[in-house]
Amino acid sequence: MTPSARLAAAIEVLDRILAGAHAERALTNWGRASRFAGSGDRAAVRDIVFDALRRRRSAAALGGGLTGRGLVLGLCRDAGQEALFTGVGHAPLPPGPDEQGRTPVAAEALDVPDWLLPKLRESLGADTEAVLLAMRNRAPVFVRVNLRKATLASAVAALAGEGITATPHALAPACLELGGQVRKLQTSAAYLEGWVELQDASSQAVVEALPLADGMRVLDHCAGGGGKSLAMAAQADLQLFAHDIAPQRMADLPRRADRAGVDVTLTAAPEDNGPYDLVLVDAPCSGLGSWRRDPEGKWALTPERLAELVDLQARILQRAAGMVRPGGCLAYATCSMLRDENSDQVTSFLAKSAGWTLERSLALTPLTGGDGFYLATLRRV
Ligand SMILES: C[S@@+](CC[C@H](N)C(=O)[O-])C[C@H]1O[C@@H](n2cnc3c(N)ncnc32)[C@H](O)[C@@H]1O
Repeated sequence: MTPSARLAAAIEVLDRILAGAHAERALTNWGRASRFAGSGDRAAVRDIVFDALRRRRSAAALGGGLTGRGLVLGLCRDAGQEALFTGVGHAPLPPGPDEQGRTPVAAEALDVPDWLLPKLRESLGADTEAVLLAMRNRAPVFVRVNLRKATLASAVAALAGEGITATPHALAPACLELGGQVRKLQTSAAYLEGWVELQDASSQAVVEALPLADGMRVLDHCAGGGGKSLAMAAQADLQLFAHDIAPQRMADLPRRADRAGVDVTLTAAPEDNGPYDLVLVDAPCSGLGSWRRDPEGKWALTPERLAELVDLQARILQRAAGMVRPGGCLAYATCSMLRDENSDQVTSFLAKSAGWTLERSLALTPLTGGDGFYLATLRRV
């Protein structure tokens, strides 16, 4: 496909997304119906679609409307590539007089909903603009080297053999930032042998900051796919339990643990195996810190949904606190950068619960490379 034909395909996919389809589903359906598209075309169309979703407000303003065509035209205008709209072959038609667009302003230029900008300013202060501008771009791809099976150097060499470049990243000691043939990662020997796991750099930094030691009894209370369970298991010899309210989310965890060479016990009744030395609550949240990778979340969040999440996080924290032994640790993490879900949540927990102290907190933003993340470790005294 020509670069212009890829734009036309992205327009088609975006129109379906704007009509209510899920981005991944719309891309899969387009791929199935477009046998002529090679893997490079599919990847390129996907990139355009996700760029447009990340920059939905600014691209719509620049491109003259919130349609697939408006979004792609806005992106191209921003990049000085409007000339690709030639109308020749499969290319989109040249812009008409009613498609001149305008310069985006305020929250629109930062690609966030209006209601969210004051909350972000409250939470991020002077970094607000820089963080939001960073979130308009693609996230880097990171892996965690499983130091039980490989060294940083052996993982870098194995990935290089597949055409994937890997550079150590400052956020965590086993973190590599990937470049080159990144799409080959999941079929690479290093991945299949459990030498590396896909994991965001800030996620890795959060697990690194946990006070883990050999022999500890640990619960990953909101385990999901188990990314943090595996990272914790790589750090120390633990008796490790994983729980999630939606157990199907943990379906792959036994296989992933096996590949990584670690033990994790899944549990539907976490209280039965307690009390624990450490309980990690990687809470359901707005996901704001990972909106570079999940830009649809940015436009789906509402004040009502945020309030529901804050309420749910408070309830999960209370339950998890009951499973920590005296002297043990409750670790609360979110991939959010909003005070409501982070420091305010912890302050409100401490105000309601006697016998806890805040030991440490950590707040990361995309300005250090990884996702936005928050961690607080609380000690039961
Ligand atoms: C942020 S995700 C976890 C991501 C995971 N820890 C990882 O590193 O890949 C939050 C998880 O919390 C789970 N969850 C939601 N409500 C819960 C509850 N009341 N108790 C336990 N888990 C819950 C969700 O199903 C979801 O998998």
